[in-house]
Amino acid sequence: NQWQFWNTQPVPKMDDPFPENSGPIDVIKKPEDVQKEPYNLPAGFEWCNLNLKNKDDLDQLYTLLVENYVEDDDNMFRFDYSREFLRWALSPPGQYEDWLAGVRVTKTKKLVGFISGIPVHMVLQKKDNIKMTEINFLCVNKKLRSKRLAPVLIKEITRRVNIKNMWQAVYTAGVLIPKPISIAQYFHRSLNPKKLIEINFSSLGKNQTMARVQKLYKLPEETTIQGLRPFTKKDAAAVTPLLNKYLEQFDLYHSFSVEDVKHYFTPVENVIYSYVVESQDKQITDFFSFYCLPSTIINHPKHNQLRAAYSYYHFSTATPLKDLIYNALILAKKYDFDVFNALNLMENTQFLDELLFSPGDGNLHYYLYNWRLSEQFKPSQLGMVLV
Ligand SMILES: COc1cccc(CC(=N)NC(=O)c2cccnc2OC2CCNCC2)c1
Repeated sequence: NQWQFWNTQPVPKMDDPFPENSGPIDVIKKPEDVQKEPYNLPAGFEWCNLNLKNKDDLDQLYTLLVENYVEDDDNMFRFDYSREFLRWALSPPGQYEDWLAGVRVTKTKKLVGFISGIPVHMVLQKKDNIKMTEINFLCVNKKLRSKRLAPVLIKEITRRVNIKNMWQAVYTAGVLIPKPISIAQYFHRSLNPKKLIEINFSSLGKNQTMARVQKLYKLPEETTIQGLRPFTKKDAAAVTPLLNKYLEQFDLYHSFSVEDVKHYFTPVENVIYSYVVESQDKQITDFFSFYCLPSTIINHPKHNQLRAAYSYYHFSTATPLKDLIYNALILAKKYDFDVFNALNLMENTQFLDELLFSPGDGNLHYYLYNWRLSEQFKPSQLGMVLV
């Protein structure tokens, strides 16, 4: 049956009851209990560690993902993470070189499988501080599906994480597997409605004209918040405590170090865009960011790429959140994005309706590995955004 593999893993069964207290599912182990040698691959395949400072490795990872990674439910779009984006997302402070695990064809050295982990300091239910891994980019070449490579990739990255004395993981997926800790809904805000309608990402309402829709979603040329400016590394010392303070209200979040903030939020064109609001007396009062994740438009005669911005982290102490995100929309439009996506986590429901976001046709499921929570989280209890 379909969850054969997941039934062997330390994750809750779909119908398990919630315990009084949250805690690990597996028996407590030590790094020395973990097998030293990598898991066996089918004949003809071999493990490799990708080094994204190496241009060939980066090109191979880019190509594997752009051809084989996640598509929407109607197979009209496929994520197209850029090389620069992958380098940014997979080289945070404290990264381990064997946490970028690739599978190559022994004969040709072609990369046909990949899974990544990055270290995160998570805070759960305002009480459990856990150093764990954030798993992402699990991908197997389309021609090799049902060779059961994904379970081996998952077991191998688990082994490599356990050897570092870490025993939990956080990950997301569009698909339902045992067992989501929360299910977020995604929303999108049109920036270029004409293109979105041409590529069938959106559709014209029955009594709507194109002119009417373009007027509805029109945005000012310039931002509207006094003191708004791009984030720079020099702001990291001031932003870090304010961001962590904002995130403390949620039951699942990544506690950022100053070095994390420098890495994750220093603007990189076509990767990450971050802004602060600075008061007259030079105090930082607010912050927002969005990341750039285009999608290939599969088999379209006129357009081949959808330029999408995704809401990332923010905090507000003086400017209403909806005004911050309104300015994010203005900037995303100015940088020629076609759509601005957001999830209904954190306090995002405060702005989704007013800023004209429409619900998407799918959900993003959040998961924890080897940690049984005492409750199911509403999306508004989630304070973590994955790329
Ligand atoms: C528009 O192009 C797409 C290409 C592939 C898949 C999807 C649907 C989808 N699965 N969307 C999301 O997962 C999503 C929707 C809104 C915000 N963040 C999201 O996912 C992020 C976070 C998880 N990793 C992928 C990117 C859309």
